[in-house]
Amino acid sequence: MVCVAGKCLPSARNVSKVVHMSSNTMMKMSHTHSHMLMLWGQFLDHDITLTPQRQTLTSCCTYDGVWRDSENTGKCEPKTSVRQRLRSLQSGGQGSGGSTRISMSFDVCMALEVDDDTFGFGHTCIDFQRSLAVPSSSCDLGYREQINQVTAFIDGSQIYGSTETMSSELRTHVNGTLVTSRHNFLPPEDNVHQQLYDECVTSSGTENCFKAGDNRVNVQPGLSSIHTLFMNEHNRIARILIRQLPSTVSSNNADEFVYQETRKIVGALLQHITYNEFLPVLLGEANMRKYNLLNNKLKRSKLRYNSQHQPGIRNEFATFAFRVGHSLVPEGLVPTDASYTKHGSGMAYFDNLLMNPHLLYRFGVGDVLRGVIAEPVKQPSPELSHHLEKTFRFSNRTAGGLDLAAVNIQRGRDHGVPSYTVMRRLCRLPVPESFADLDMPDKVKNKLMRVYNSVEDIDAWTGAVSERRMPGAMIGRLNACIIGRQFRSLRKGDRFCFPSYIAAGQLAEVYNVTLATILCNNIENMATVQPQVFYLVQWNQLANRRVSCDQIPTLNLDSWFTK
Ligand code: HEM
Ligand SMILES: [Ca+2]
Repeated sequence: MVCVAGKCLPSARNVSKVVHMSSNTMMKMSHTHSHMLMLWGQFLDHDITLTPQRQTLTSCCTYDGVWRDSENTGKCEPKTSVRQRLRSLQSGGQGSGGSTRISMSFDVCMALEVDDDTFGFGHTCIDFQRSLAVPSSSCDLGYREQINQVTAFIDGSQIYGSTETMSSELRTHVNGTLVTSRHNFLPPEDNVHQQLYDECVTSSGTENCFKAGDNRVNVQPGLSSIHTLFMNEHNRIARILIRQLPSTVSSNNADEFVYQETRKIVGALLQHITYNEFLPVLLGEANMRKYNLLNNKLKRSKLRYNSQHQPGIRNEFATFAFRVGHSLVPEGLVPTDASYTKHGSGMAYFDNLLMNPHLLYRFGVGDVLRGVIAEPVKQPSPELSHHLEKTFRFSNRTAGGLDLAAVNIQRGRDHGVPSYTVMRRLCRLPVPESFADLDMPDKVKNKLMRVYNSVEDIDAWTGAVSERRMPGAMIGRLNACIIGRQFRSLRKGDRFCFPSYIAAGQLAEVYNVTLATILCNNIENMATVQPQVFYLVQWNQLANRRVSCDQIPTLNLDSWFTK
């Protein structure tokens, strides 16, 4: 990777160490927003983006955390040397880099070199496999392009699957319901899947990792919990609808009819919560207006489908902008009982929770999610939580630990994402010409100056998470531009965006619902809840105090088909 001056860019690992690692083990937490803000972001992300990597290679590092092959790395190769090697290949010479080695190093691995021992494992290599490259639609040569392996629409594909086979496996094929396991947990992950990804580990023989429509369901127990919540909401709705089947539906068709109708409702709920509760907090009122994202209750005409809007996920959205969520991840989860009292064990830190569901078996979905709405989200800042950045490990595939900030930066370089200043220009934002021009606190500017030679070299993810927050928002201007535009296209370009396909009476019911409704409907012992769960109770002791679930608006499914 070459910088504007033609020299090597700083390694992603080095940028991460200087800019994204905290010197302080105590991160600043929000006084106003709950951990749910980050969790919904992750759950939503898994509905709309998944950039696959090749699964044939176990790791670009050996299990001992050293280089698998010295050519097989993400080490910088200044332009001249690449050109020379290509010329040598074209002229039939083998030179110092034979074709196999060139294609290996270009195609599969960009592993990160660790020149220190922060992880304390003595490893010198962090695994990084390049995203799969796909041929262009015209099948001719061009720049490298990646794909999205899930449906980009907010349609609950993380719950139901993005393929026919997966959605069929997740269905009981009786009365429109989804498969569950004991305690109304998600079904167990099957062995074939476990072997393929070799990621999720269980603490005891009686515990399983879980299966859902998206294979990242086991990344952390908060995520598995919200998956379980929505699977249960599907089954709850299906059980109500099966009792009021229209006479035109034969009993042979009952399962399919109820499944599709329920899925339609759950999809509408996901879209409604995203545009009504989540995005206003993330982007702030001004951006909601600017990008035409306001909910415009019942005004269908404002939400008319526009076939000119390309609803696919933009590379820059998945590869850097929406990864702003990584800067919101707190240190861990704090399971909380029905009266919102923390369990004696206090916080369970993420470094022990990733790809291991034991917390869910110990405390259950209710206690995990109550903690998620009662505890704060991390204040947005370029520094990632200690427990994500330091000992972050995903079982064997990443034996050397995983530095999430470095991986985000490296992923941007893998996809050829333009630099921070170029992205600002593309968003028609003022373009900084020097470090002094950056709209960031001095402390952050100094760190950037220490690691980059020029302001034009700053990686997009690094620059975007370092920007000052916009007033009333949780993110800076560049991320607001990419995220705002993406969610506008996702809605305008979605022919099945919910206000356009459900009846007016049904629409009014969906508009009633908040995420608090779903929690109340499905969690045992959920006696009280704050109405706005993306905010903490202390944000507004009066408006957001905990109230009985009876006072939370419900989704009235009575006479659904005649509404
Ligand atoms: C505990 C919390 C989280 C963990 C452990 C986590 C971990 C990861 C990992 C390991 C990747 C793959 C990185 C790569 O190889 O390029 C990833 C990708 C990503 N993450 Fe997160 N993440 C978390 C939360 C979030 C949140 C809160 C958001 C957004 C609000 C988010 C958005 C994304 C996006 C957009 C991608 C790229 C997805 C794709 O296209 O494949 N993540 N995350
Ligand atoms: Ca989807």
